[in-house]
Amino acid sequence: MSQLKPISHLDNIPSTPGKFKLEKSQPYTHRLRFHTSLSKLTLWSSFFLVFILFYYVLSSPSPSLPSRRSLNDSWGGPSWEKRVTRSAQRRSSHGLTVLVTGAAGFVGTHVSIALKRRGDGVLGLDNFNHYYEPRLKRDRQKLLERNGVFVVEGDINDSSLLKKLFDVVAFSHIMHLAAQAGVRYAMQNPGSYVHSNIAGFVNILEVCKSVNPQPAIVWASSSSVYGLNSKVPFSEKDRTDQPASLYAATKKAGEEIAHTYNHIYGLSITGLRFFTVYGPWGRPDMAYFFFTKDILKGKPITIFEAPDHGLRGGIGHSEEEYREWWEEEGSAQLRIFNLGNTSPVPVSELVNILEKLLKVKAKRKVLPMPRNGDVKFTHANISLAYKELRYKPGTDLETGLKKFVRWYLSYYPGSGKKSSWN
Ligand SMILES: O=C(O)[C@H]1O[C@H](OP(=O)(O)OP(=O)(O)OC[C@H]2O[C@@H](n3ccc(=O)[nH]c3=O)[C@H](O)[C@@H]2O)[C@H](O)[C@@H](O)[C@H]1O
Repeated sequence: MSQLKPISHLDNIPSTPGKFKLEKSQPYTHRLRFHTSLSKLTLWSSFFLVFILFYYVLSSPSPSLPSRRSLNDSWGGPSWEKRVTRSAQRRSSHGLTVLVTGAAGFVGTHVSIALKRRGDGVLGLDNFNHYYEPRLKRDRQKLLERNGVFVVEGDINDSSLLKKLFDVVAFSHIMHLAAQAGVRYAMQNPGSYVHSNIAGFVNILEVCKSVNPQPAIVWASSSSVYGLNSKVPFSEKDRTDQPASLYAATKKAGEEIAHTYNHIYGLSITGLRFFTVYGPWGRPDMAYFFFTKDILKGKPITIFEAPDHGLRGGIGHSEEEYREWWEEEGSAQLRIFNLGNTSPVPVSELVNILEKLLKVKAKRKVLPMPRNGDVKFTHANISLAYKELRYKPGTDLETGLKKFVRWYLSYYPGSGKKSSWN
């Protein structure tokens, strides 16, 4: 709007000399010259401003149009398409062709590698955001590349990129894992949850509904949808209408959105309610990760005490455990599964195991649980996933943490040097 001000200001200057007092003196000539050049200036300024406005209108991002900013150099071109095609090439005709969103994330990396190793064609997509240390994502990307998985750097909200990917590859499945994770971060940046977990998901579904053939979608919901429920273990049949955090609310919204797209467009959508995933290459914002870091540094760790001293149980994601999660089934299904371990573990037990593995005594600080979005306990009923997918977690917490600690000490060399029992 500030660009308009000079125009109206110039417009207020009289456009005919008749409105000036005529004087035959020098000053008049000067004024006339001045006025003539002012008119020219007005004209050229107007052209210039119209041009600026025109450019501004064309280049400004609009929710309904692909943003120009998203058409960057990081994707497109023959060699990029070749990499995409090669990565998405499946080894046998029985294999799937999968687009994994959030591929440079913790779960996305493991899923991509597991699928690639069993012969599926896999292409990754990730925006490499800075929610936590980007180096970890870049190193996962290198790991993926060594396993033949190319990760396209781009946004799930960029429909032109998604359409381009579907032009190049006829994906049979989308494993949609890109999301804004974390419960507490919503207090700092609520918009990122809406942007990624709601708008981004809708964008994916919009593209999937219009491509032919439509891919089946498997996506990460969350155990957090059980919110303030107190009946345990949590079953898929339980209510999910009292989320305790914005994060949980956006995942719950995703489930309702999935219902709509299945209902209207016949998309086949399977949601997985993950219960605390942990392991090598894990996420630094999770308790087992930052407890390990702080215990090794000799820093006190804060343990929030819940009424039953509960901690969410974890699932160990070995390659075999991923195997039958999401085999191709009949089309247009709408399903939701709990995936987790059936035995909840108290936080104190988790810390005991970490102390043993790290050979360092933790400095524990026990505080009452604040109302920050975390839920007091979580406990999965996985009978439905077992019945339909033969899902059976095979890694106990100690074995899983051992794998994590081994990875942590090798990834952060030097972090364990000071380790010793006090
Ligand atoms: O517990 C959770 O909340 C999460 O657990 C699982 O994720 P993790 O692997 O643990 O999380 P993380 O390492 O952060 O990977 C997400 C990746 O997406 C990328 N990402 C993110 C947002 C976006 O708009 N685009 C994008 O590419 C981002 O750059 C990052 O690399 C589920 O998949 C997820 O849906 C959510 O439920």
